[in-house]
Amino acid sequence: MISFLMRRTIPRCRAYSSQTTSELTKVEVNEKTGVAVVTLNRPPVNGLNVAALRSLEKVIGDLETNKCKGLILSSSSKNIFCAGLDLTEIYKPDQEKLKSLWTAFQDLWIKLYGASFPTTAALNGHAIAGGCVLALSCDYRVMVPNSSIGLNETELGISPTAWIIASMQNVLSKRSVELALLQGRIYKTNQALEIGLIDEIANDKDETIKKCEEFIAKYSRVQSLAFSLTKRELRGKAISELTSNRQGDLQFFVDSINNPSVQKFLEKYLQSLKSKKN
Ligand SMILES: CCCCCC/C=C\CC(=O)SCCNC(=O)CCNC(=O)[C@H](O)C(C)(C)COP(=O)(O)OP(=O)(O)OC[C@H]1O[C@@H](n2cnc3c(N)ncnc32)[C@H](O)[C@@H]1OP(=O)(O)O
Repeated sequence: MISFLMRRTIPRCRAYSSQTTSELTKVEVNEKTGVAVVTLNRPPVNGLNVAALRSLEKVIGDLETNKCKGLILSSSSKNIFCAGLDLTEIYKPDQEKLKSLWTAFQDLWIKLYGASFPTTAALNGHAIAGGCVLALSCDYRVMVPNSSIGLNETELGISPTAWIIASMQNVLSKRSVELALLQGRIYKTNQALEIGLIDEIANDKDETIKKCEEFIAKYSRVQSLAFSLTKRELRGKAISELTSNRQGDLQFFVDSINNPSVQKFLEKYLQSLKSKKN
């Protein structure tokens, strides 16, 4: 539970009282500001499997219950924020696990995109596909130089579903969304800033977190209820479109992943990732 983290105890470190929620998602809540740094911790690339998705979803739910003042999503990796869905879970998949994977991703997105407090992504490295979706689901993105971000689904042979497109449309111009998605384009940090896919560049991980804290501090005079109602007004349509079509969305994902040409591509893609080292 996060509740005991929020108790006023003597901080064990200067700013943050640090606690571990699970091995997969670490949470530190600043007792003064009520802002939580939530760190993805699934080496080597924070690949999103069911356990990682559920762990993050639970943390966000707990933060919601405990009236968190802001969220900074970060990663324990040196140079990777998140490489998206765990490719080994979608290549030659177990069908029940595949369904659980997508259902968990839907649940997480509903919580993160609809969070009633300010959310930020401190992108200390690459944010690809599902990793980019996490970043887009937040209200603000700060990224370190020489990293990559984007939705490469069309390159993988799959089409991003409506709620993923909506998350990108919430951030980019219609034209940029078309180019980004139809080309399955991955952007370097400076290109991402140019099109508005990220909001700021920071020199290193510490600075990404500092800039996210500064962004969240801008909301200190905004009333929480007004914030959450306004966010619901702005984002509610995309969320209800998914909640009213969860089964259809799941079926589309399952069918797309099981498509033989997608499986063939994934086989080569995984091999190419592995052979990079040789
Ligand atoms: C039908 C509806 C669907 C709609 C949309 C679905 C939404 C999301 C789909 C997805 O998220 S699919 C995942 C797509 N992800 C990627 O394409 C990223 C692939 N990875 C990379 O590009 C690179 O790994 C990186 C993230 C840029 C990092 O590069 P780096 O050189 O630092 O590290 P690597 O050596 O490449 O990787 C280390 C290690 O991790 C393995 N790995 C990388 N990515 C994944 C992954 N997504 N899942 C599982 N494993 C991954 C990689 O193979 C290496 O393994 P080893 O060789 O060390 O065994």
